[in-house]
Amino acid sequence: MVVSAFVQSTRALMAKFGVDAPDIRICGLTLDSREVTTRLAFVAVKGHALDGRDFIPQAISLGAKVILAQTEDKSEHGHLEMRGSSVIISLYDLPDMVSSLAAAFYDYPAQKMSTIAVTGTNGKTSVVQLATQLKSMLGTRSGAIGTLGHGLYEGKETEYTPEPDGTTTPDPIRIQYILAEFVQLDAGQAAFEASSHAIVQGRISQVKTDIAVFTNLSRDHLDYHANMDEYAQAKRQLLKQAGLHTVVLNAQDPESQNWKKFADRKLNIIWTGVNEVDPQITSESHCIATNVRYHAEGCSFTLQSSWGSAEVSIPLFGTFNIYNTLSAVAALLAQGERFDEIIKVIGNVHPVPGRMEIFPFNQSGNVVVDYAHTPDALEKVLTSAKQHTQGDIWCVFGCGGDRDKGKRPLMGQVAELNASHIIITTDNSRSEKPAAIAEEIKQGLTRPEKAVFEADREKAIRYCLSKSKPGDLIVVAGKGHEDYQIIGNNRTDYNEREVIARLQQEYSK
Ligand SMILES: CC(=O)N[C@H]1[C@@H](OP(=O)(O)OP(=O)(O)OC[C@H]2O[C@@H](n3ccc(=O)[nH]c3=O)[C@H](O)[C@@H]2O)O[C@H](CO)[C@@H](O)[C@@H]1O[C@H](C)C(=O)N[C@@H](C)C(=O)N[C@H](CCC(=O)O)C(=O)O
Repeated sequence: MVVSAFVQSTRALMAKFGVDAPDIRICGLTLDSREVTTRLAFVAVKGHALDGRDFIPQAISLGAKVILAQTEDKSEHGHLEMRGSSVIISLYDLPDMVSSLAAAFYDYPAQKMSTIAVTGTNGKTSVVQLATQLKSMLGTRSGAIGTLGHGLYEGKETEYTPEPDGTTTPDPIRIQYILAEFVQLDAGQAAFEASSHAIVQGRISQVKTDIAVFTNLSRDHLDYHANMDEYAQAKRQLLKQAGLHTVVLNAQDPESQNWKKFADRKLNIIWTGVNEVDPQITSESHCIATNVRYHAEGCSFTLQSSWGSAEVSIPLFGTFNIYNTLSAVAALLAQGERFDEIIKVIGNVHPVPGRMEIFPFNQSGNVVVDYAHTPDALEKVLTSAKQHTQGDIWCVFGCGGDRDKGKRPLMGQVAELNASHIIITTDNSRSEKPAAIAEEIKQGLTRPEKAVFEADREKAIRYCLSKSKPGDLIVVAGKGHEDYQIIGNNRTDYNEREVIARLQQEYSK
């Protein structure tokens, strides 16, 4: 995205925080000394693994004129130190201030648009993309921020080409910068994924949020959060976002009741659900799908809501995509978009790249690419695939090295229960041996001898293409839209969607 530069005086910026600073013009802030240029101020904070203050000399050598440095001593707040021609400004509680600093630097961009924050273990990316697609089809230029990166939708004809950010929710400075870019490009809405890491680390604490969406909760990230309760609580902190007026909750996830319990009474709640919903929710604000049918082109259902009812068809696979669509629709209805206008465009939504994305093959089973890398997500993908075919399900997946080992046998168990054929492969094995990870996955299988191990992902897919028959579905899970594979310390290029598109060409000859 090309936008005009942001410039501010450190004096004006620091004055907003009660600090008297010299008048130096800066064009941005960065938390990473390696990104420093003469025009950026370096924000030096202590992190989980490293202390940013140790990189102040590097920042100065790269030309930083201004360094904002964390101090644990309250009396040092606002203290100025000159090092050569660079000034170091000590700030107490700087880690908690970063989001406010960035919001102030970029002139509070979230306050200039409608904002939707989406949290939950699964579905965040799809809800963000669907809310963005729908809003742009309704005529408002809209931005999306999340696992795919960030970018603008400008209508259904425009190809969405996000710029990668590395994390699901960008750091507290970068997210304000991206929002400011969206404002400069006349976006009227920003939808962003709020990961539990981001919420507890305060990356979005000063991003004004109108609507929060909670999709669901299942086991994930227990290498970071001590237990499921802490993980759930982290997500629920989204209820404290400034500006929040509506929360969209999945009536069929038990954790939603905790959200309701902890939600401010003034908040509007919109319930989503599919088929057998508790009749109670239809007496409250709701957006549900009934009479669901699955077919080769997607799903059809009756969209029943407090704003109206209509028959709709969406070109998306799986019940979870119906939930995702309902969440996106509910968020737009909460903004005041008209039900009948949404119904006119809903059939034009398209799958998120790498999320239950179908690649047809004539001589073998079709391939379904999905990002699923948790037991719950894998189960959802496999059960959804089964709904759309009478043939065999082939499941290609692996588990990450140096991460939550507890999920490995659980993923194996889920695959065995829901697929006819299991092929275990590599999924960012990092410092571990792929074969050793495969053995741990097999511990969840009752018949481990039936699972095939093929460390090379492309060869694993080729194996399924050679053995499957038309009508089968080959579910390739774990990578989705990602374009890399981490083995040992090497991050190599690997784009599964491109590999499969190439195999489609090869197999069509
Ligand atoms: C463990 C974790 O969450 N770390 C996040 C945290 O970093 P940190 O402050 O602890 O970093 P650190 O490595 O200790 O370094 C301390 C400071 O020194 C700075 N530094 C470091 C090295 C250097 O050469 N120069 C330098 O200035 C760093 O920029 C940092 O400011 O704060 C940073 C700024 O917000 C995040 O970018 C960073 O995310 C790292 C990259 C990460 O991989 N996080 C993952 C676990 C994550 O956030 N995942 C979630 C969920 C994904 C999902 O749902 O699947 C996400 O939102 O992506």
